[in-house]
Amino acid sequence: MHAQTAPRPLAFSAGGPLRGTVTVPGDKSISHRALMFSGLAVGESRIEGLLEGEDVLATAAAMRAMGCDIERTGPGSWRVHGVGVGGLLQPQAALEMGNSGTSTRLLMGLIASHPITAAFTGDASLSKRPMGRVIEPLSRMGADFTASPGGRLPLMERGLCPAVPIEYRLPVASAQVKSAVLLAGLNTPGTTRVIEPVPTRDHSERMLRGFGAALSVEETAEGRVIAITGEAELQPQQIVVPGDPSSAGFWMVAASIVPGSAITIANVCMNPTRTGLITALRMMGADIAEANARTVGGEPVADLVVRHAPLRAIEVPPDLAPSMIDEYPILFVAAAMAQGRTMARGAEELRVKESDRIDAMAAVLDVLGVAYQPFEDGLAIEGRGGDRFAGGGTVTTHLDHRIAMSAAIAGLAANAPVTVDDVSPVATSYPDFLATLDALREGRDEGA
Ligand SMILES: O=C(O)C1=C[C@@H](OP(=O)(O)O)[C@@H](O)[C@H](O)C1
Ligand SMILES: C=C(OP(=O)(O)O)C(=O)O
Repeated sequence: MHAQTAPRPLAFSAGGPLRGTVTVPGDKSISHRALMFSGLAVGESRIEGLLEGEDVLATAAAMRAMGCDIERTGPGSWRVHGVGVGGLLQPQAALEMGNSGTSTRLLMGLIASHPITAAFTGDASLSKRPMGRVIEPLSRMGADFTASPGGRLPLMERGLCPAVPIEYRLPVASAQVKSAVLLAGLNTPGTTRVIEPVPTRDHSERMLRGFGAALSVEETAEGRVIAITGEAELQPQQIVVPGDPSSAGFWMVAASIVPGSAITIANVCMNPTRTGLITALRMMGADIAEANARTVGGEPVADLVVRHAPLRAIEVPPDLAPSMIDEYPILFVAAAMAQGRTMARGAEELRVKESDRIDAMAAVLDVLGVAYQPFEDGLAIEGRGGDRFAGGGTVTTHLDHRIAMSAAIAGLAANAPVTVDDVSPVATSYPDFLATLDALREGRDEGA
């Protein structure tokens, strides 16, 4: 895993326009869930388009360690023979979660209602992230935790079977917390309910239904109420994973800020709980057209055609935050190139991602020579009005893939090179990022 390898610095500089067609890798959130739910079905599922990034491979390894038979049959093609709900086995060694919050929190949910004990470890970044947000509801369901100080990794979890169904109102807008409780509910007798005052990505709900779980979603005055009836049998599926809108975001912004660019990003998941960046960029004047709208794997998908356009500052609506939470780093790069002062608040969750993404991006803006004002929950950014960034310096990625990729894209619009101190974390979510960037700079269709 990248955390153990030597840092790999790389410089990014301005060049000509970006041209060509790229296909982004499979969605990370959906890929984790495809492996987990297939692992809990009785029989054989097939997955196409799985993201083969380090985070998803950590999920695959953990599911294998708990008895699932998981095999890669070709690029992006995987075969999973599940153990059935309730059938997870005691892992014989600690579950190594690498850099992945999603793997950790969702698996903590699964294990909570199985009669097994598991230790979770992670890299230096993951070991700083709060797990109390899942420990709290899962403890109410009967699981027992011994965590490191501050509710962090490494931690030990002992599941309880049968667990106790709960009704849980999410105190933080988090699809990971929602999913952890629903997954614990999968092997819990009775009905487990999650109330979500602010909608977050709904891939767990869509996919659990597709696997045959008894799951209902109701819009109420309190928010969305998701109810799952436990001890269900999941049916094996053929899953096609659509392209990751979070990965597509880097190219949307790159093409928007590099003059003369015109690119197509194929096969992007357009689930409305994930498209906040597109909404925000369009408000800023970005030229993003949708073509070939279709449904893939139960998710809306489209190809995006993005052309360079002058961007103007906006006040980013705070209610977009859950639908673009991972895209703020690259949105900040777009804001830094826009005309005027962009205000992005209501995103305090950025402080507890792979790095503190507000501080980390503020440091990137320092390197770019862009003025900003930090807030506890966001940034105000004084855009360059289309002028190249000053650039010339080294950015610290803090083991954060999205900081590495955002800084790389900023380098494409900078007068002096922007050096990313370590590009290896891109393998977390986008192993082909650098190859795709080369293809776009050379105006080649990817793979051609
Ligand atoms: O459920 C998921 O797959 C994810 C949910 C989000 O995290 P939170 O639930 O912590 O907001 C997001 O940041 C993460 O990249 C993936
Ligand atoms: C926050 C992210 O992932 P995770 O929480 O799974 O580490 C991300 O991919 O930006």
